[in-house]
Amino acid sequence: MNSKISKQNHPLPNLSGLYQQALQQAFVKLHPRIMAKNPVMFVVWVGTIITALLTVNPNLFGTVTGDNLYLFNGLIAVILLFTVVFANFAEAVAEGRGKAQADALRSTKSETIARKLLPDGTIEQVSSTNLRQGDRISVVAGDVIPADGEVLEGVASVDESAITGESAPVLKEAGSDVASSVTGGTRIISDELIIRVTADPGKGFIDRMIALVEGAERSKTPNEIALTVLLAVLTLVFLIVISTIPPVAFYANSPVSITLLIALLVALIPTTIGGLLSAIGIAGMDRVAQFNVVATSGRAVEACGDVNTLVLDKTGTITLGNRLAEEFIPVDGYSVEDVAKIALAASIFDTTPEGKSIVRLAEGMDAQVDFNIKKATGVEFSARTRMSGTDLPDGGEVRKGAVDAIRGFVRSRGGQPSEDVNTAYERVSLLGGTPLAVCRDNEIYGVIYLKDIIKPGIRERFNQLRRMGVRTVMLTGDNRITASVIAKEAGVDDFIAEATPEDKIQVIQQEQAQGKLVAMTGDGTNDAPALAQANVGLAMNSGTQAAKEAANMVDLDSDPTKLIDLVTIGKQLLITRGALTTFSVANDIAKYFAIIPAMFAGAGIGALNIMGLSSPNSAVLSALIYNALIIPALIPLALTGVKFRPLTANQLLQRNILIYGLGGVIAPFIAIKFIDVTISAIGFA
Ligand SMILES: Nc1ncnc2c1ncn2[C@@H]1O[C@H](COP(=O)(O)OP(=O)(O)OP(=O)(O)O)[C@@H](O)[C@H]1O
Ligand SMILES: [K+]
Ligand SMILES: [Mg+2]
Repeated sequence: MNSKISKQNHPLPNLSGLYQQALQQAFVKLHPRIMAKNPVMFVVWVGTIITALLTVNPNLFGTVTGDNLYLFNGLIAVILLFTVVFANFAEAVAEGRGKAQADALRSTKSETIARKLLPDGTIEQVSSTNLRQGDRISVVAGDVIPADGEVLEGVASVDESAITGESAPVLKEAGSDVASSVTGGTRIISDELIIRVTADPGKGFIDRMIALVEGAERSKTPNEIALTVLLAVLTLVFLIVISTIPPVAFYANSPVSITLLIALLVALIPTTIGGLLSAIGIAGMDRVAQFNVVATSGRAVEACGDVNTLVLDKTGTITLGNRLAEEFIPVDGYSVEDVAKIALAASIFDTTPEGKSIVRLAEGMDAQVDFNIKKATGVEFSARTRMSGTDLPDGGEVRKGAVDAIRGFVRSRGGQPSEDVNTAYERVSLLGGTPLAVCRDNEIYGVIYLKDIIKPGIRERFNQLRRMGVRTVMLTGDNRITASVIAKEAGVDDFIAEATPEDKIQVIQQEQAQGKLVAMTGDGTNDAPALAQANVGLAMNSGTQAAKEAANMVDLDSDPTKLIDLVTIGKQLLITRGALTTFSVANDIAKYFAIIPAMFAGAGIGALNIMGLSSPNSAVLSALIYNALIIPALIPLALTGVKFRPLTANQLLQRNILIYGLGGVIAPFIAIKFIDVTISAIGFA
């Protein structure tokens, strides 16, 4: 795991305050409208009310005989109330962590004065709350940027620590695919920017973040709904089964009280998972937030756990990404100096990291351009042409780019690329580097070696993913040889070379057509369609607004490798849910054996009392006390997730059945026996 795992930019609130608030919330949540959302707990809640009534009048539903009826019914009512409150408490604790984060975020939001540019060029001072999408504003050093936007003019550094927790300032400039979007609430610390507002007040990135961490927009995920339905059906089945007991008991001449029937029902329905289900989901989103990733929904987090295929960029994701020019390799009798000169000419307008590093290398070799830069025009790099360059004042065209692209260019100008070019191309590619051919009109002068380094530890992470059954596909605009060298070294399962932006979306669709769930990262505007198409799209915060809107997650640290962590978090969420469901259902066996003998004690089937519990009443109370206490006991596990190992779904299932299934059968026998001994020792029941 990388070091980012432990990174927590958003401090957790003070714990006792958190628990106090959660306890209050636990009682507020007793409102029937809120309780109705959780069918299992709703049944317990109804049981609480009925047993409370039976405490006041044990003969409410007919005459009942027995000792200590008031006390027994009262104790059951209290235990059931605690069961419901504990479940609400679990959810409230999970929500509370997000609320504290939301408060911290909210403190960055304050109404400010914005300088709005009017069409006539004058500036009007307006409140930030009056800004609208499309407005143009000016911000200068020291200002809090009043709204989300896209930089139209200027270069400035911006302190984004309010949202990313990262104190190093970030450079923002117009026209760049990765640095042109700004977030409202961050602070500009140098120079001036002209910004086009892209979000109305209250709809910005920080507003969305607040709503999300607060859980305001949390709706049940498909898996959660499916599980809730299953739990409700199980509850209904037990309700029906238990309603058949009174006639049988009557026939056996051992009438059973309503209180005992309710006790048995509550013991058998899956209250443990019913009580913890929503806390598990909230905690999953919270864990993602602590990784500095903003998910637009719990569904997105959950989808991470179901991912089968991970589509990853090469440059910047698998490799370090700051591809630096390392060497100029001349061909066809040209000198290194010739190549440096043409490479410089072709890069003078290129603002990409690759372009800038070529300029640095060339200038380090004292290369100079011999034309009037003001009269020349830059030809911007595009992933489609895979070239960039300069049109010279004398009509000459210098270009650099992917070797096959430059070969095509040279041929179209009547040239004939030599075998020399091929040799240089292969040499660089076999090193895993990116070769860029440099040409002027119909002549190739040489090849630039852009060095690219595989991120340390990435191979191990791909191995982990493979063990989890996740296939990795590397996608790159680079040539086949480079791609295969890097793919082999990094240990990805598959790769696609010479990929255009359209290929990305095609790869995703192909995988999806085979029923796979696909995750990908991206930052550029041309990644937006693919980010939207993917089941999990992780956009970089440094990316364009379009990419961020299309994605269902945004990484505030702009670290594409985080997708791997997200898959792990998602899987852990699903496994935690599965493990606690297994545990919850397995528990019922012990509770059944504790309560059933008590019900038929009058009929003389006390022989069923295999647990040797001290009295029928004590057995029932012990089972229900265990049933209530197991919920708060499992809150820590629900919030932090079960220990995660990179295994396939099948292996994990087997492991869980063994640990949580077997453990779930055995643990309550011991615990119930222990509670029974304790309460009978203090002379209770
Ligand atoms: N600034 C540039 N000028 C000219 N050609 C470039 C420039 N940057 C990259 N290229 C060439 O264009 C190709 C495609 O670039 P693109 O950005 O689509 O993919 P990539 O950066 O190689 O890989 P990835 O898709 O993993 O980011 C590169 O492999 C390289 O040959
Ligand atoms: K139960
Ligand atoms: Mg690229």
